Amino acid sequence: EQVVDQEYHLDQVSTWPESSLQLGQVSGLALDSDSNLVIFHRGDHQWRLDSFNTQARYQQRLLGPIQQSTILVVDPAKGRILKASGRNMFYLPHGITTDKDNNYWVTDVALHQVLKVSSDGRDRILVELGEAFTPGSDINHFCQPTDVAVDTETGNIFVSDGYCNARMLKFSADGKYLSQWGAGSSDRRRRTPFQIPHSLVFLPDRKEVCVADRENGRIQCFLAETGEFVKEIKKDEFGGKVFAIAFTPAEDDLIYAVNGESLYHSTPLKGFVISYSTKRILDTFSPNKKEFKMPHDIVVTPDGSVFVGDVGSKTVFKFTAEKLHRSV
Ligand SMILES: O=C(N[C@@H](O)C(=O)O)c1ccccc1
Repeated sequence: EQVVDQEYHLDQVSTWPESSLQLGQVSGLALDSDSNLVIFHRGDHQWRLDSFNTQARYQQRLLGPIQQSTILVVDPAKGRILKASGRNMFYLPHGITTDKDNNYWVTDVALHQVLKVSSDGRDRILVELGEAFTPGSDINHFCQPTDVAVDTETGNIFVSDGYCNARMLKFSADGKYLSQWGAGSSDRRRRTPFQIPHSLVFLPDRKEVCVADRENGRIQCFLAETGEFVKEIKKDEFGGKVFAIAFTPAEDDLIYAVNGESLYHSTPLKGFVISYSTKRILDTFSPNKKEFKMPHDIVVTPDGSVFVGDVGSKTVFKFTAEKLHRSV
């Protein structure tokens, strides 16, 4: 691999947040239209090995929904809580995305649902997809859906479904089913199914939707219009698992990703900055104060700050790009 002469390196901002956010398992991150950070967390609920039975049915339904505010809007500079909502609605939060009106599109793996929720503090459910607590694989049921991406051009949404399905679905902004597809590959012999499509990102300039195909340790990108396979980014350095991906229009050739623990060999957990066009890894980063335990989602702000939400350490980490003093 040709050495890339690095100009910047992402370093942890260890003083962020200024005061504790009292988070549970952090499953999802998003940005609102003011580039504030939106955190989706599980309060006092945890996804454990016994949370689901062999039919993927959630076992702790009688505990009721999480009573803490599961959706926090915090300012990216200091980490102060600006808004809190999402109480008494969710059981096992997973992905969160905002649309152009700052509504929240969320997934809950216990509910097996995708919900569009108002961000006015009234938590109004504007669109409800899937049947509560009922896993399935037709167009009205999901199985532990993981994330949503919004096509900013058309308003259509993409759903990655999920831990117990292996597909991507496309719906209109008001929830009408449009299409679905499995893993992409132009060459049918290479068609390998998704293994936990886990995180989505929409690339507005290319009109593509990319998915972190978690257990295949690869990123796949598809044309938003047709679902046609465009490109795959798979790097040995990922160590076999890619948990989440992110993009900011301000840096339109970069894709950001975090990897995950793999059972076989102990891969260092870290973030990656990848060139979409060359597939080269331009930078890697990890916290220097605390360790990553299960980095689970990632977002990038237009000014280049990177936030990583970690399910294992119940923490959100902030990184900023520092200019490297290059020796002449
Ligand atoms: O991957 C898992 N969890 C994370 O992705 C998450 O918590 O979203 C998981 C898998 C099996 C059992 C328990 C947890």
